[in-house]
Amino acid sequence: MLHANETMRPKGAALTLRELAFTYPGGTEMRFDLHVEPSDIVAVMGPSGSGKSTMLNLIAGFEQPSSGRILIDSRDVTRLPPHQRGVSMIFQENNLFAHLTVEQNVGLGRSPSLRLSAKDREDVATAIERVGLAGKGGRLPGSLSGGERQRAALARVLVQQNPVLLLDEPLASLGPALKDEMLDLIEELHRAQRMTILMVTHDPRDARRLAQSLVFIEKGHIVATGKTEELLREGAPEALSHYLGGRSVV
Ligand SMILES: Nc1ncnc2c1ncn2[C@@H]1O[C@H](COP(=O)(O)OP(=O)(O)OP(=O)(O)O)[C@@H](O)[C@H]1O
Repeated sequence: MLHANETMRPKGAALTLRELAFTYPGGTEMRFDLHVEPSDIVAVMGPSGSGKSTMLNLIAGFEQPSSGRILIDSRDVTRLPPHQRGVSMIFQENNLFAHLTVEQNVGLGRSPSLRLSAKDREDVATAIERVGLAGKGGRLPGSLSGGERQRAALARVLVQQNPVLLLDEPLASLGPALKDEMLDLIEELHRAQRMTILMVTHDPRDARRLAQSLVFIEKGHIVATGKTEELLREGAPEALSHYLGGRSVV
C-alpha cells in the first residue's frame, strides 16, 4: 500500500542518550544511556513504573533532564523545545484534538497554525489515504473508532516527516485484530519513511514482531539491551525473565 516517493522519502536518525538524568520531586534518580542506529526499531519494555514513559518524554522534550545529553544524529537537542527536535510521539490515546477534524488534526503535523499550502493539503490527503482513512477526513475524532483514531495519529506522523518516532503503548487500548492491523501499518510506514522508532510495549509478541532490538528498563535504568530474539529467549537477564514470567518461551 505504501511507497516511498519524493514527498515522503526515507530517513532515520541515530539517537543517543548520554548519562541522561532525571528525578521527579520526591522520587529517586533515573539515568539513561542508550544508542540507537538510524532506522532501527527498538522495543522498550519494563515493569510498570520503571521509567519507560519518562525516558520517551525526555527524548520528546516534554520533561527536562537535570543533566546529560540527547543527540539526534550529531545534533544536541537536549535544550530544544519539542517541535524543534525532529521527534514525533504517539500515546496510548488522546492523540487528537477532539474539536478538529481528521484533516485538521493531520494538518497540524505540517503547520501548527493550520496555514497549509496546496502541497501541504495534498500531502495531508495522501497520508490520510495511506493509513486507510480515505473519505473520513472531515470526521471529528469522537466519531471514529479507537483504531481509526490511532491511524489518524499515524497519518500526522507521516506528514511531520520526523526522523524519530516514539510510540508509548499505542496498541494497548486496541483488541487483537486491530492491534495486528496497526502493527502492519507501523511496519509499512517504517518501510516507507525509515524513521528510527522506539516503542513501549508490555507484550513480547509486539516486540518480536516489530523490533530487532530490545531495551529493558528497571527502576529508572536500562538494565539490558540486545537483539529481541536473544533477550526474549530463556536465559534472558534475571530481571527480564521475572518480568516476562512464562511469556518468554517461544
Ligand atoms: N508527574 C509525575 N510526578 C511524580 N512522579 C511521577 C510522575 N510521572 C511518573 N512518575 C513516577 O515515575 C516513575 C516512572 O513512571 P513512568 O510513567 O515513566 O513509568 P512506566 O515504566 O512508563 O510505567 P507504565 O508501564 O505503568 O506506564 C513511577 O514511579 C511514577 O510513579
